[in-house]
Amino acid sequence: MAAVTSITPSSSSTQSEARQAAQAYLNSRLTNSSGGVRPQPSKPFLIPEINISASFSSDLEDRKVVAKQIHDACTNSGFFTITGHGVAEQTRQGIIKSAEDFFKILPRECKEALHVKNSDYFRGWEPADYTYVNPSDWQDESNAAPETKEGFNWGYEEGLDPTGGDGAYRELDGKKVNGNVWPSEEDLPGFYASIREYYGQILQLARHLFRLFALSLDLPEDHFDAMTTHPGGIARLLYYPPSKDPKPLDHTQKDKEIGLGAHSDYECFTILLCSNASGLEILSPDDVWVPAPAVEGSFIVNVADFMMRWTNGVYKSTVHRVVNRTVDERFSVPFFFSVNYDQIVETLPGCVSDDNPSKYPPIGAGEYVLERLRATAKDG
Ligand SMILES: O=C(O)CCC(=O)C(=O)O
Ligand SMILES: [Fe+2]
Repeated sequence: MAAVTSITPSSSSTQSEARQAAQAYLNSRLTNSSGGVRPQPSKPFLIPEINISASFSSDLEDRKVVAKQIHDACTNSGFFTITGHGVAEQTRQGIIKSAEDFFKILPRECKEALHVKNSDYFRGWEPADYTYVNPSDWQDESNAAPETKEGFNWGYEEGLDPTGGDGAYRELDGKKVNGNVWPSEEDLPGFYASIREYYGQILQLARHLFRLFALSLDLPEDHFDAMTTHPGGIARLLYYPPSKDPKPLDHTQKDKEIGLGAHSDYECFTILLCSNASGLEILSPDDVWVPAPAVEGSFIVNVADFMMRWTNGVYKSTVHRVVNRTVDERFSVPFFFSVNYDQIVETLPGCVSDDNPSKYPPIGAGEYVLERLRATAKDG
């Protein structure tokens, strides 16, 4: 099992290297997609559907079969859907209902009291047009399309962890505090209980998936276990209003309304639940925006930047965006799984060779995510 290192902040040059490397990756992926001028992929792009039920088997060989499918998906598009995950439909519908309650019932003044601008850790309520996942979307004012999504963000806390945690949680900056903010029980009855129910199950699913990721990388199955005892796990409720100009997907025009700009996620991997898959688009390896598949009862899983960095680029972080082109409201609940924020991460030795030397210096898991979050706020 890997040793857990206590946090020592990296130099500011490592932090800006992390921010710049991520932006350079995004820019390089978007260069060929701008305007979406290539409507047809040159070869079919399939997003794999992986039934992970065999990964709960007591037989290691069964678990390895699922891990192999994960390896194939992560070295190709970095995007897949999972079924057979064991999370009850009632729990999934429950959190979507809580998102509706938060965005549609909670009075504006209660949301204002939870405004993300008051948080050092980007927790709480984000109005529409407040953050931009792709910093170049707002830096170029002449070309800016406002992001229409509204969000509510929270992170790991021991009360949400079915294991109870190990009492060692550190925030993104290494402080021993709980950065979460919640609406009161009086203002939104049952909200925290619904979050706890969903988050607890997703956290355990994420730990399970991380064991499969370990197997998929030819590591011992428990390789990441000691790094996820008090892990980074930011989650969000997201609301996308109906389009003001509903129309079908058009690859040839630039969208005037963007739900969530083109980006890759920051952490190790994301587990995403959507009320409606329509609207989420993935940039295929040959630079075409492809609609995410709607697979009944599934979660979408995608590799994120920290995992790409950790694997020295072997696992691909997927660029995606959300554009609601319909008259329907859309809700989603992404969960971004990281390791303990006080963990220093270096390139995995199995992903380094003479031909592919390590591209990245070591960095703390929390400071990496904080640096990326800071890049998204217009006034942050
Ligand atoms: O709303 C969605 O479907 C995707 C959300 C997402 O990509 C994100 O929050 O990073
Ligand atoms: Fe995302």
